[in-house]
Amino acid sequence: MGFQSHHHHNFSAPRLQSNCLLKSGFSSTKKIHQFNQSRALKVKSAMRQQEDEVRIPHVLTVAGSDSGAGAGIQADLKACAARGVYCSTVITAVTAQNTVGVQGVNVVPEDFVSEQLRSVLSDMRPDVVKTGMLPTTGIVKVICQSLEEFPVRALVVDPVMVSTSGDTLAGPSILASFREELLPMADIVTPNLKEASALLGGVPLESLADMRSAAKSIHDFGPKHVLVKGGDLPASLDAVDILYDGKDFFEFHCSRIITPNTHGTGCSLASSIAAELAKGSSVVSAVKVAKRYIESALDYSKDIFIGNGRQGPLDHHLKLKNYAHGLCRQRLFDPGNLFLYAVTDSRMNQKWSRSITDAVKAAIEGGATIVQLREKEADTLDFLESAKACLKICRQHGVPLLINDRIDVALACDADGVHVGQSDMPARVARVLLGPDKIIGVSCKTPEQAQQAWVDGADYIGCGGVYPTSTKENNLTIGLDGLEAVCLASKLPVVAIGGIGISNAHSVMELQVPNLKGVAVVSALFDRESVLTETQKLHKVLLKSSTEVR
Ligand SMILES: Nc1ncnc2c1ncn2[C@@H]1O[C@H](COP(=O)(O)OP(=O)(O)OP(=O)(O)O)[C@@H](O)[C@H]1O
Ligand SMILES: Cc1ncc(CO)c(N)n1
Ligand SMILES: [Mg+2]
Repeated sequence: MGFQSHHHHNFSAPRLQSNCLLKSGFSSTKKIHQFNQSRALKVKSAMRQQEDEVRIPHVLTVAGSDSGAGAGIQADLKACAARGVYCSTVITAVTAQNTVGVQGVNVVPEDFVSEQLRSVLSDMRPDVVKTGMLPTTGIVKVICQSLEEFPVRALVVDPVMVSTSGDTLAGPSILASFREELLPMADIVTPNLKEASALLGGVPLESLADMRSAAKSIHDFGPKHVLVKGGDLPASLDAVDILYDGKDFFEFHCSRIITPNTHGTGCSLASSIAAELAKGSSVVSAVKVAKRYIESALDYSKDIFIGNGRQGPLDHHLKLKNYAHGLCRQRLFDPGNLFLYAVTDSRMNQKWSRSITDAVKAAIEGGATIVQLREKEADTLDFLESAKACLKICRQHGVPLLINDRIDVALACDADGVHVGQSDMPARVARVLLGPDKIIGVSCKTPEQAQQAWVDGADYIGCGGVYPTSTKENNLTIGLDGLEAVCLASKLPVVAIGGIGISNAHSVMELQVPNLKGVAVVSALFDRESVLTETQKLHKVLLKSSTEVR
C-alpha cells in the first residue's frame, strides 16, 4: 500500500518498481508474492476501467427451479440467453415438476436466499432484478432488504402463485407481502388473470374491461407499471395484455396460438421484459418487444412434443434450432466426406456452357462426397442465388456444401461451411462468425500452417498443390513429399489438391499416410465433356486405391 501512495503512476518503469519494492521493506518471498498478487488485482481492476470494456446487460432472476425447465429459473436463463442478456440466478425453491404437474416443492431457507442475493448483488451489479416464485413471506422480506442495500435500475415482479397445472407455488399468505412490501418497489408487475384477481381479494376477471380496472387497482399498491396478462382469457379471444402506467392504458395484441406448449410463457415474458429493460429500453417498448418474442417462441414450439402431460414447455431458442427443415440437422463433420471432393470453377462451366447447378448435380451423381463452390468472378447476388440452388441439390443427397472464401455467402444461404486460403479470412475469425457447427477447411502447404489450422478451430486441411495445376496461378507445387510432411504433422484430416485426376489419384492415395482422406479436384471433373462420367471414373480409381490399402 505504501508503495502506491509514495510513488505515483508517472514512475512506472519496471526497474524503479523493483527498487521501490526493496525500499518498502518487502523481505520475505511470501510477502513479495502477496504484493505481486495485490498488484495483479489492481492491474486487473484498472484494465476493467478501460474504455474498450464491454458491459453486457445483466438480469438477476430470483425464482424457483423447474425440473422440467419450461418455467422458473430455467425459463429465465433461456429467455435471457435468447435475448442476448447475461442472467444470474438466486434460487428460492426447488420444484419437482414436469408436463403433468408439480410433484414436490423444497423451499430454500431465507438466510440462504439472502446469502445468494448478497453474493451476486455485492459483486456483479446486475442492471435489473426479476422475481418469480417466492414461496414464503420471509423470502420476500430478504429480497426487499437486499434491494435497499444494493439498489438496481429496475425491478420486475412476476407475482407467481399457481403453476399452469393448477398447483400452488406460493400460498395466499404471500399476498400481503406482495401488496405491502414488494409491489411498492416494482417498476412493473406482471400478474396473469388469476394472480390479478387474488391480489385484489378475489374479484372475477373475464373481459378486457375487467383487466383494465384490475390494472388500475393494482397500480394503487405502488408499482410504476402493471401488466395484466390475458393468456388465460377464453380461447375464443386473442391473447391481449393490458399495461397501465398510472395514466394511460396500452393494449398488446397477438393472435392466440393453438398449442399445448404454453408452460413457462409467464416467466419467460417477465424475464424478457427484464432483459429489454437491462438493455436500456423504456417499459412500454420492453413489453412490446418481449411480447413479440414470446409470440414467436410459442409459434415456433407449437408442434414440439415433450412429456406426456397436458402442458408442454415453451422452447426458447428458436433462432438456434432448425425444426422447420425436419429434424435437427446433424452437422458434425465426417472426415469420410473428403473422399471425393469436387470444387467448381465458374470459367470451366462457362467454357462448357453448363450451369453451376447442372455441374454440381452431375458431380454428386457421379460419386462426389463433398462440394465446394469456388466462384471467383461471380457477382454476389448471382453467387448467392446459385449457392441456394446448389444447397438444395446437396441436401437432397446428404452431401455437404462448402463455399470458398465467402463467409457472408455461406451465412446467407446457410451452407454447411467454408473453405479459406492462407490470405483469406483467418479460420479463427471465420469460426467466430460461423459458430461451432459449421465446417471450416483451410489450405495449408506446411506443417506450421497445419498446426495453426488446428489451433484456429478448423475441421480439415486442403493440402497442395501436389502436382502443377493450371487452375491456380503462381501456386507453389509441394509434391508428394510436401503432402506427406503435412499429413504426418497434422492433427486434422487432410484432402490432397492440385493437378490430381484419374491418372495420378492412385499415386496420391498410395502414400497411405495417416490423415489423408481423399482428393479434391477441379479440372479433372469440370473441364471435361461429361462431368458425370469423369466423376464416376475417379470414384472407381479411389475405391480401388482404398481397397488395396486394406
Ligand atoms: N396461446 C397463446 N397464444 C399467444 N400468446 C399467448 C398464449 N398464451 C399466453 N400468451 C401470452 O404469453 C404471455 C404470458 O401469459 P399468461 O397469461 O399465460 O401468463 P402466465 O399464466 O403467468 O404464464 P404461465 O402459464 O407460464 O404460468 C402473455 O403475453 C400472453 O398474452
Ligand atoms: C418454479 C416455477 N416458477 C414459476 C412457475 C409458473 O409457471 C412454475 N410453474 N414453476
Ligand atoms: Mg398461463
